Amino acid sequence: MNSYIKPGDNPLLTEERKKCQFSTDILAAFYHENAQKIKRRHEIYQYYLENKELHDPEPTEFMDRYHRLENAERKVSLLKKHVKKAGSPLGLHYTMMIPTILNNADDEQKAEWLPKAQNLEFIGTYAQTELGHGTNLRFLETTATYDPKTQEFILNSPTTSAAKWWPGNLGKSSNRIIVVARLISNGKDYGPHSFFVPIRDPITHKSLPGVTVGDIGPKFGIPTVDNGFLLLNNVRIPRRNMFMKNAKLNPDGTYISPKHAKLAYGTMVYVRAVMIRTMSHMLGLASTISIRYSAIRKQGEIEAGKGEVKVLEYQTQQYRLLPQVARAWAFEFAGRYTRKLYAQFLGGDVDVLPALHGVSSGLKAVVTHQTAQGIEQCRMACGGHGYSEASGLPQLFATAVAGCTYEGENMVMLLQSARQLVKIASDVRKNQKPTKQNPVTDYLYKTSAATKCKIDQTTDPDPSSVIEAFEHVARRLTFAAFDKLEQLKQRGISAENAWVQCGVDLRRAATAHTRTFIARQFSNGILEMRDLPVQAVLKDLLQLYLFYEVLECDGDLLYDGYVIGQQIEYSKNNVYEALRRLRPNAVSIVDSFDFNDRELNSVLGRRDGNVYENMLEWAKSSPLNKHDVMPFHHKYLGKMMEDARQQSKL
Ligand SMILES: CCCCCCCCCC/C=C\C/C=C/C(=O)SCCNC(=O)CCNC(=O)[C@H](O)C(C)(C)COP(=O)(O)OP(=O)(O)OC[C@H]1O[C@@H](n2cnc3c(N)ncnc32)[C@H](O)[C@@H]1OP(=O)(O)O
Ligand SMILES: Cc1cc2nc3c(=O)[nH]c(=O)nc-3n(C[C@H](O)[C@H](O)[C@H](O)COP(=O)(O)OP(=O)(O)OC[C@H]3O[C@@H](n4cnc5c(N)ncnc54)[C@H](O)[C@@H]3O)c2cc1C
Repeated sequence: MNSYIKPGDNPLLTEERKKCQFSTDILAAFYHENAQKIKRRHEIYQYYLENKELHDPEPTEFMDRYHRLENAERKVSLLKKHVKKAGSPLGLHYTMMIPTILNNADDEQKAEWLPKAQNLEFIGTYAQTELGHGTNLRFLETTATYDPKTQEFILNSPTTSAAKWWPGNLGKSSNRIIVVARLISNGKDYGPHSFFVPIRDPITHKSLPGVTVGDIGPKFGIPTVDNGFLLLNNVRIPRRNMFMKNAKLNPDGTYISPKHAKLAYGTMVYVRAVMIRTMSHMLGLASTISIRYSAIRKQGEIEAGKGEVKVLEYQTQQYRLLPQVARAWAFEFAGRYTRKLYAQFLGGDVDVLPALHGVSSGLKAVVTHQTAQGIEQCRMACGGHGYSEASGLPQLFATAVAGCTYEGENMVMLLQSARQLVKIASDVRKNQKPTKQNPVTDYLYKTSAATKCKIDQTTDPDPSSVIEAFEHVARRLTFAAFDKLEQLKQRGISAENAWVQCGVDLRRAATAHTRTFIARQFSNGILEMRDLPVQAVLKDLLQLYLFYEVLECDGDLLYDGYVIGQQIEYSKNNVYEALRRLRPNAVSIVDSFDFNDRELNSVLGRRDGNVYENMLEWAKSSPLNKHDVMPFHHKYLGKMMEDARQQSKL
């Protein structure tokens, strides 16, 4: 039943895989949406294994940033020859440049720019954030002033704080970029718009006249991405380099407004919608690494004399790791919803944008935060070796946690989600019915069931009782925040100040609302699975997710007596029961994420489980170990100890 067993594997991992009670192939295909995608993943991995030029010359953990970037550019240039999608020096090209062309370019611009972008005839990024502003787009300072005489825009960074700052691949890789600048025409400031701006010569790659561009320096993580800075000084571009699918500017400088004020923000909504899957994958990577390692790591006896046990036998270890697996699945199902909604928007349904913005804002915040937390939990659960770069977990955490900031700082995104909740609460208070069905928010128009929560002790708990409990909490927190806003305003406090004074309550309501959304998507998502053994595993993961989340918000549930303490006790027991049922399949469940050793980039998470010998090999490859005695030893520590010995003889 388990295609992951191979000769030479660590027997401790093989014995785990032999316990598998379901088809890992079916579960893997369900996670990656279909068997064809699994087949393609395996083809790409096999291709990678066979093409040594695609491999790293040494573990990249031992490289400085210069050599990491050089190595990444080398591999990317090769990938163009091998496969379409490429790695970090092109990350923003694929995740933001191309989506912006798809989303904001009119047909003529699309015809000109899209084929070149897809054929990698240039490399781009999305330069919106400035040194002085990242969240508050209304106050971006970069200007694009229209010159009707030459039918050009003149781009400027009027102050130091106007410098574009952070855009990925801006520093050294990109040569044609999207610049978000204030459109100024006929003396009127129309606010931020997107422009297609060459910044480096296509042949020499030298920065163009008026362009000052460079790398912003080392960061918390993501060392192979050259996040950059950019200052523009009277850089001229043709009028037609303004993205004109939504807003337009005529040759005489007259402005034509877009159908929806926020269409220009579409690329951000796209990335927020699609990055949910990326976060699910990152949490799946961390779970795979930590659970495989926990299945070969023996530490401590449970019963004296009976020999050391795998750390995965400890309930605490299962409690730390298996909920991360459940959340990875939950996020995958939630992300499928936002991707479908984005596809609807891209297909021309502009009306879906407010709902898409509302759900993707909250989801992006909750998922990135819980993914980062989950990866850190996986890292800590691997003990000392989890702290080694050999585990792959520190870099994975540093990459994932950036998602809490980019594409909209999480707190700001939760407050955006809260805007939608407050509007609905206002409608409900005025007895207004929803203008159109929205499965994400319709529950807010309902009142909690008269009967108390139905969470009880059973081996087959009903997900709907938990989802109703989450809806109850989200409703209560939403209306509590709304009522507080109204009270503050009735006391003469401005709406804006009232909003700021309710910020924490609004954030709590948005988080509860997003939890409800994710739980509902997970519960609905597993209904498609028809294979009974796989369905049983998914139901166990759903039970674990739901009751783990109950424990995470138990105070909110107990607050108004909607549940009683005994039901929290039931929930704890349901978590422990789910852990018990999942334990025998734990390794095969993470095998079914189908991440290969290149993606895992982890000695601890290797498919074969041969950790210790490969840890030693990894450590030996450290450049430090090229020397038995470091060349500078006698100049410093050696001389210090010699002096100390001489001193002690006096
Ligand atoms: C191919 C595989 C892809 C995998 C992806 C992998 C992961 C990605 C890897 C890439 C790595 C890094 C890339 C990072 C890129 C960036 O960080 S780009 C920069 C991101 N910056 C932001 O997100 C800025 C955040 N700030 C804002 O969005 C706005 O300033 C904010 C919304 C906070 C406020 O805007 P205002 O115009 O002031 O709006 P406001 O007054 O609050 O609301 C007015 C009104 O507009 C509605 N609204 C706001 N934004 C949107 C939107 N985007 N879409 C639709 N509607 C929007 C808002 O709800 C209000 O409506 P209401 O009816 O009045 O409530
Ligand atoms: C790894 C990485 C990659 C990035 N890539 C890109 C890129 O490719 N292109 C790009 O344009 N940008 C990029 N960014 C920038 C990113 O989009 C911004 O950092 C982000 O939007 C936050 O803005 P800021 O950094 O100015 O923080 P600020 O907006 O200054 O926020 C600082 C603090 O103030 C709080 N705050 C701000 N406004 C409010 C408010 N209205 N209400 C309540 N609290 C508020 C925030 O919650 C936060 O706690 C990247 C950033 C990182 C870390």
